[in-house]
Amino acid sequence: MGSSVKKTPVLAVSMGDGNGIGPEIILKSLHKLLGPDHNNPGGQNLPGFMIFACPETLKFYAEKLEIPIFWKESTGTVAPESGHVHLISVSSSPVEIRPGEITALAGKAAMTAIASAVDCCMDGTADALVTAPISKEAIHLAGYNVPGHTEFLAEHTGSSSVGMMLVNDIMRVGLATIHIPLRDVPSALTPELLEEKLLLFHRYLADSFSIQSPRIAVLGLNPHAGDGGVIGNEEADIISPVIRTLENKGMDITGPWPADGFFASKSYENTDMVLAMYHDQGLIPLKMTGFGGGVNITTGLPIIRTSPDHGTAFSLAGQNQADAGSMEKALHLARELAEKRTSRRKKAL
Ligand SMILES: NC(=O)c1ccc[n+]([C@@H]2O[C@H](COP(=O)([O-])OP(=O)(O)OC[C@H]3O[C@@H](n4cnc5c(N)ncnc54)[C@H](O)[C@@H]3O)[C@@H](O)[C@H]2O)c1
Ligand SMILES: N[C@H](C(=O)O)[C@H](O)COP(=O)(O)O
Repeated sequence: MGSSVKKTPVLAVSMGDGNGIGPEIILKSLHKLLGPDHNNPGGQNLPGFMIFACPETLKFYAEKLEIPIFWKESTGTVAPESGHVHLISVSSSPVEIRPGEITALAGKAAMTAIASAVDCCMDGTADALVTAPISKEAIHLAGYNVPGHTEFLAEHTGSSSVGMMLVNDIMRVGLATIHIPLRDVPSALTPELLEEKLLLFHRYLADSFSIQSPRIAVLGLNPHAGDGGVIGNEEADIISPVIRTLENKGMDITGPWPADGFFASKSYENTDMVLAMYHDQGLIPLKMTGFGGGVNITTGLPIIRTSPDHGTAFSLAGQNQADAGSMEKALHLARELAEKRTSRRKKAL
């Protein structure tokens, strides 16, 4: 190995909405990872962490949780070493902290944190982005016209085709449509969109999860997958033709499956990913089978991005009731994906 000591990845963590549980789950998960005295256990080969947050907000929740300060304030230009935590301030003046409230100021601070963290990943200082939850309402109050991270990250990184995939110990679910009103789903489901998403997820499963020939099960849109056209035609007109086209190209893709029976019969156990036609069709079963232990991944970006499988949980904010398990998994998976990408790049040289 010569002098090349293995560098552990650096994770950029955005604080999320400061009035929600984001800061709490960041503090709890890093406190656990670093150990009780935060005495850099570099020997444990931890990543370096960069937290993009309002310093006052992080201190406020640390005091409430009785977690001693384990970070060092930094400008964000230097990558932290293994087991070290840098805090990069995203506010020029203290932001009012109002746990449980939806405010434009918190929305603005949350988005500033994400943008700075992404920039750090894009310039190579950090190896992956892990986002704590934001409030879609708060970011709208702050003037951001996007429904969530996924769409903001696509815009901010200039990515034309991105996908949302949530994973837990039981299944992986990809979404054909993401944050759109239910009434708009049928018209959004075009053959072009389905093919684009299937190819994107197929490539991601192969590259990032090392599944060389991923088995993908595609759900129908209508009850009983349309029941031969009696309850809708999207299956026959749009979904089936795309499945056949991709099958003919050698991909292992099946469906369209009636969604209720597919999940009830645990057919996901025989697949590597399920493609759901809309958000709740796929995310209700995923969250029911492992809420608090799942991870949300954005595919199709030039950077790695993970996040917990839950939102801001405003009613729990500031009460030391938030479970940090999903955040821990999101940090862990981000690290794993970053290491895989590094080794893929080395092999390609
Ligand atoms: N990645 C993200 O930024 C993200 C993800 C999901 C939802 N959201 C946003 O969060 C806001 C609230 O969404 P919601 O109410 O639909 O979902 P939510 O996940 O915030 O809450 C759903 C339920 O789960 C509980 N819960 C959530 N996380 C928990 C945790 N870590 N520990 C213990 N209990 C927890 C909540 O108290 C609530 O009862 C919305 O604005 C939504 O868009 C953001
Ligand atoms: N759809 C996600 C979920 O239900 O967990 C959530 O809204 C987060 O989306 P972004 O990653 O785009 O913020």
